[in-house]
Amino acid sequence: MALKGVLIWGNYVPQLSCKTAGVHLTSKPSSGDSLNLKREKWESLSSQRAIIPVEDENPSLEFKQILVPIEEVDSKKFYRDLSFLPKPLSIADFSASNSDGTNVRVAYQGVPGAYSEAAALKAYPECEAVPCDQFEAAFKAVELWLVDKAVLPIENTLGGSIHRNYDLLLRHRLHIVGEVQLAVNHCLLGLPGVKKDDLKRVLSHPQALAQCEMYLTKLGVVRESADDTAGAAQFVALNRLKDTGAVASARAADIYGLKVLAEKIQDDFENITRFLILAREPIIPKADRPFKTSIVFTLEEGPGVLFKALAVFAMRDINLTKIESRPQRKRPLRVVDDLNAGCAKYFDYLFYIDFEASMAEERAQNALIHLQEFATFMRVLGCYPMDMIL
Ligand SMILES: O=C(O)C(=O)C[C@]1(C(=O)O)C=C[C@@H](O)C=C1
Repeated sequence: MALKGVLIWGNYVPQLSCKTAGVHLTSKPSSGDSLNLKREKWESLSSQRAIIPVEDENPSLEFKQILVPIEEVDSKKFYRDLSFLPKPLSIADFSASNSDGTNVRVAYQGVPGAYSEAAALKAYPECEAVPCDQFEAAFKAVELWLVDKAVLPIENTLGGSIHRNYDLLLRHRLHIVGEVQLAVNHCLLGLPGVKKDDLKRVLSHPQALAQCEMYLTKLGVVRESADDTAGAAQFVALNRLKDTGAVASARAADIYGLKVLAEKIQDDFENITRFLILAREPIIPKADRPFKTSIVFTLEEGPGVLFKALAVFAMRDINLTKIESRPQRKRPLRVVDDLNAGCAKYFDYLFYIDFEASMAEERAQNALIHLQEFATFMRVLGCYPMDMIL
């Protein structure tokens, strides 16, 4: 919304009642202040002991200000300078203060120049992106309060699911609070002066190598895995490897001083990776914009149980956007003893589902209540706004 601020000055305590929300700011504006109020106007108004309405970008926004002169409530008694007292911690101290990510620390896997870093910056443009060597380190960094959030890849249009992160989602107790869709354009990078034909080997993250399968096959090079795409570029640069290239972003080329030998080398022009934003606390589900909910569950063995589980969404017109199954590591096999037919061993699975509805909607709540009739275990991993911008 466009309300820029409410300035409090002089001997009045303005009490704001606003249709939507108020932003409080208690300092005097300096010239060039981002607030739209001119200093002279401020001076003259405040000397008249008047309240100062903030010029608002949205003229339709109405707010009413009621003045209470401090004298009436005994200013001496209440307005001693108490700034030396410690400020009590509030909920705001534990969470990101701004939606652009100012003051937010976001963990990602990889080194600067990785696509995961780009995803973190897409979600929180002003954040401090904190590199982690492994996915699990990013989960732990959030749990241990070293960072506020983690941004981790979960699926890609060419390579499919990033299974490791599905498994980690269940093992850790973090909540999905958002998603980021990022267009991934891979480049072939090499040392300055090196040509494509000089390359015998190419390093990258296994997902990136898989996404460039056709190009790399044509190039006829040996492929080797690295922890992340930018890490591969860094390795080539640090070791001055003339016969080795890296599949990584153009930004990684800039950071590590490599040349872009070929652009957009992924198998499909449109290559999108979806990332999840994880936090210690869930967000409050709303229904004012498109939301997604992610769940994980297990089912009883038996004919048609998965069909029934999926039907709870279909009958409420809830669209599923993703279904993934993973083996249950702790109990991979279910042994069923049948006296007549002998002993049967079934693979046991966890089902992960993303559906397009908010937990604030009754139909989503009812679907999950219904699902619990068949599920032996169920957990809501998060309910979060859909990323609509690519
Ligand atoms: O290696 C990176 O740059 C990453 O951010 C990881 C990752 C992935 O794990 O999928 C992210 C996006 C691309 O799909 C390729 C690699």
